[in-house]
Amino acid sequence: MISREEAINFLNSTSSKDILDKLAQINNTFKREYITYSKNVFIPLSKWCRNKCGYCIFREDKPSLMKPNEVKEILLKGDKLGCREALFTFGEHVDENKEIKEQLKSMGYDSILEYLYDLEEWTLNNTSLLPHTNCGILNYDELKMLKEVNASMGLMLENASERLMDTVAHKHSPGKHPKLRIEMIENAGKLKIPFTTGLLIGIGETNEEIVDSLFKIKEIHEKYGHIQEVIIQNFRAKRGIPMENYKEPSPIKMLKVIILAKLILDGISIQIPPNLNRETGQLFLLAGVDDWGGVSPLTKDYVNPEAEWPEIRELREWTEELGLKLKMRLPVYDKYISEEWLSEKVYNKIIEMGWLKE
Ligand SMILES: O=c1nc2n(C[C@H](O)[C@H](O)[C@H](O)CO)c3cc(O)ccc3cc-2c(=O)[nH]1
Ligand SMILES: C[C@H]1O[C@@H](n2cnc3c(N)ncnc32)[C@H](O)[C@@H]1O
Ligand code: MET
Ligand code: SF4
Repeated sequence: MISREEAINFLNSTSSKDILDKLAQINNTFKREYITYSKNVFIPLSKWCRNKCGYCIFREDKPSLMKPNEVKEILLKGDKLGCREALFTFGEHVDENKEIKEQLKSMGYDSILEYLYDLEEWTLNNTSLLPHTNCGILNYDELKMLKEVNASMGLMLENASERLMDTVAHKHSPGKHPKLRIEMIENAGKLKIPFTTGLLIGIGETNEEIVDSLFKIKEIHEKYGHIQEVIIQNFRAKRGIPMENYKEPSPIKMLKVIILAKLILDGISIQIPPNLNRETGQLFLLAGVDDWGGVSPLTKDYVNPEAEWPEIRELREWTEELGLKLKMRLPVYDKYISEEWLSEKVYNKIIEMGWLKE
């Protein structure tokens, strides 16, 4: 649909006409009625992390671990508020930390992932929420184990550039090596796990690197067909991070990347987080964005704590003003709700709840 060269030229160009032409192309090619979102609760199981990304404010040095009762309380409150997604997002390889490891031992667990599994199984058995895990690098066997209790899983590619491993963004983050990230996304494909990935825009990458990253995701999806959505996430500068003086991507830069994502990743949903794009999100719908991602009535976005979630009412207004309809979705997209893609546990839960017909 668009070549690498054309895509790079487009990102490098300052011609408004180029943008308007591509918007027309998108308008003529893609028809959609609904914009989806997922109502979730955010469970930051641990804020310790083996990586130190230059853009991250989530990570803490102290060895934290949420207790089962804390987790269950949030899940039950979210359940009452009509949430359908339990988002377990936390630091990478948390049990490399000795104190956390000991805490886990005292609870009877050999690893954080065993603890996670129990919490997610409890979620399935006791609430109307479905787990989605995004906790950094996992190996094949770990993914296989967690597939049992997750409706979908995720890992941001961030960017496919190895060069970034020598820059402020990723120089202290072995887990952000694109080889590891690509390997994990491929393993998720082999295991038929409905998957969320994405790019973080504005971390010192070049236009070529953005385009190559989009083509890399396309290439993986062509092999396995498991990428349900790609998040185009804008870097947010925050006080106290190594990258605090980095420039946030401009709205036009974001618009152009979204346009390319839409054209390159044909058939995959494009998500932008509405709390990071309050002023611009609506305009991005014009470029083919089809999903607002996870929105929580209860918990904050711990990765971007300064950015409040819009109310569902606001999301609906933004969506309907463009003649589109807002629709709640599960953490797994409709087209992956089948025995082919889901574990028996998760599939049966969805059937029991009567969500398949919705
Ligand atoms: O609240 C957030 N949710 C984030 N989510 C959750 C996401 O909005 C939903 O969980 C998915 O759309 C699945 O329904 C992520 C999920 C991933 O798999 C990968 C990255 C993210 C990033 C964020 C994030 O920064 N903040
Ligand atoms: C959970 C995801 O949040 C993203 N993330 C981490 N820090 C920031 C930031 N300062 N601004 C925007 N997104 C961020 C990364 O892409 C990570 O994978
Ligand atoms: N630490 C994981 C990663 O960066 C999960 C999201 S950031 C809290 O991939
Ligand atoms: S973004 Fe994720 S991997 Fe990077 S330091 Fe933060 S918690 Fe760790």
